[in-house]
Amino acid sequence: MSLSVAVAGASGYAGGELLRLLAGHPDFTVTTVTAFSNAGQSLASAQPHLRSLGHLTLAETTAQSLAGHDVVFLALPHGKSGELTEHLPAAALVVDCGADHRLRSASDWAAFYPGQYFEAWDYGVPELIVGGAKQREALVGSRRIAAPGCNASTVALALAPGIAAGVIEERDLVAVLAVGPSGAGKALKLENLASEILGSANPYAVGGTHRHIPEILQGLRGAGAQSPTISFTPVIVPMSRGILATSTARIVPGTSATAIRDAWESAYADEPFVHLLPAGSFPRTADVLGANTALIGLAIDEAAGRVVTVTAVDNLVKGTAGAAIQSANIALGLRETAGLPVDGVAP
Ligand SMILES: NC(=O)C1=CN([C@@H]2O[C@H](COP(=O)(O)OP(=O)(O)OC[C@H]3O[C@@H](n4cnc5c(N)ncnc54)[C@H](OP(=O)(O)O)[C@@H]3O)[C@@H](O)[C@H]2O)C=CC1
Ligand SMILES: CC(=O)N[C@@H](CCC(=O)OP(=O)(O)O)C(=O)O
Repeated sequence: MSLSVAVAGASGYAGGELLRLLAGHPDFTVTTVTAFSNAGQSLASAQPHLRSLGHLTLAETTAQSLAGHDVVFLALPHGKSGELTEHLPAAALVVDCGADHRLRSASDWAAFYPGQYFEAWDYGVPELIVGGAKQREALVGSRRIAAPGCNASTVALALAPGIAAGVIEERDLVAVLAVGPSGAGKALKLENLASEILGSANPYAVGGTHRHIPEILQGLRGAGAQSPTISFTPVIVPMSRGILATSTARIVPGTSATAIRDAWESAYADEPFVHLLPAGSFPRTADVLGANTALIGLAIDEAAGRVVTVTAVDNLVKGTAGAAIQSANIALGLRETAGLPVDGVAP
């Protein structure tokens, strides 16, 4: 059986990565691709690396062009999918890669995003601990899924096991991330010009202003935190894709090193895509490029009284398109790992 799929925002980075993975998926056939300024052009002109789908033409992004498909993936700017999804058929599975349906609190939305608030959908991070179980349970049979922000899911996956097991404190969490500029999309932005980025590391959204903060805290509350706080600082570095997140937390006094490591080991032991590395090993972004994996290294800094986690993710795969497809697989009762690589591309 092959399910028909439409991808909106197919000319962008997230849309392109969805298409690259969907082209190799055994259960999906991409029949419609849509765009905005590139509508009317061939997909080959916007995404020349996608040879097997190059014959498709980019349609305009409308409810009509997206109707009549079993599955619709949306990779549109924030605010654009919320308007559109109200007009999509209830029976179709819709997976939104934008932020429009991620936050359960309208006031969180208003504090960090412009425009209208739309209700939250099932959050597309299957491995996240929620109420002692995993988020994948909520995805079974779902028809509306919000894929995560790439930084948000990386940090939430890194810290949730320690929160759920009660071995780290929920206040005074700190995350500093090295991120590639593809996270900001293909649209031209002065600060992302090669001349601004090459040879430099550029911090942005410093001081509690990044819009992924409420999404991280929402994830950690699901894992059992009451009122967590996090200091979150992203830094753009000269690599086109990838996130390396160093997320640290105070250890609950009296907790043994074994109990700390057990918390992460038991959370992810059976996961196909989220892996705790052996003690003393830490991931590099080069280890996850092109793969749907999140690799976590963990150390205990006894002098500082903190757990230090280092997590590597490809922002366009596990951070977006891979999470979207993995969640769709679960929702539709397909093999969870179908179409999703665990092996990366190196060097
Ligand atoms: N890049 C990443 O790592 C991640 C991205 N996301 C989210 O995925 C979504 C897409 O991001 P990304 O691919 O990076 O962005 P891009 O800028 O690369 O792509 C945006 C896409 O949306 C289309 N578009 C632009 N303006 C409009 C509009 N007014 N109405 C309808 N469509 C429009 C563009 O079409 P055209 O090119 O034809 O103008 C393009 O296909 C965003 O919500 C983003 O936040 C989520 C996690 C990570
Ligand atoms: C380099 C860069 O700008 N990265 C983006 C990541 C965007 C993302 O994950 O997507 P959403 O915008 O859909 O949440 C950022 O930090 O905002």
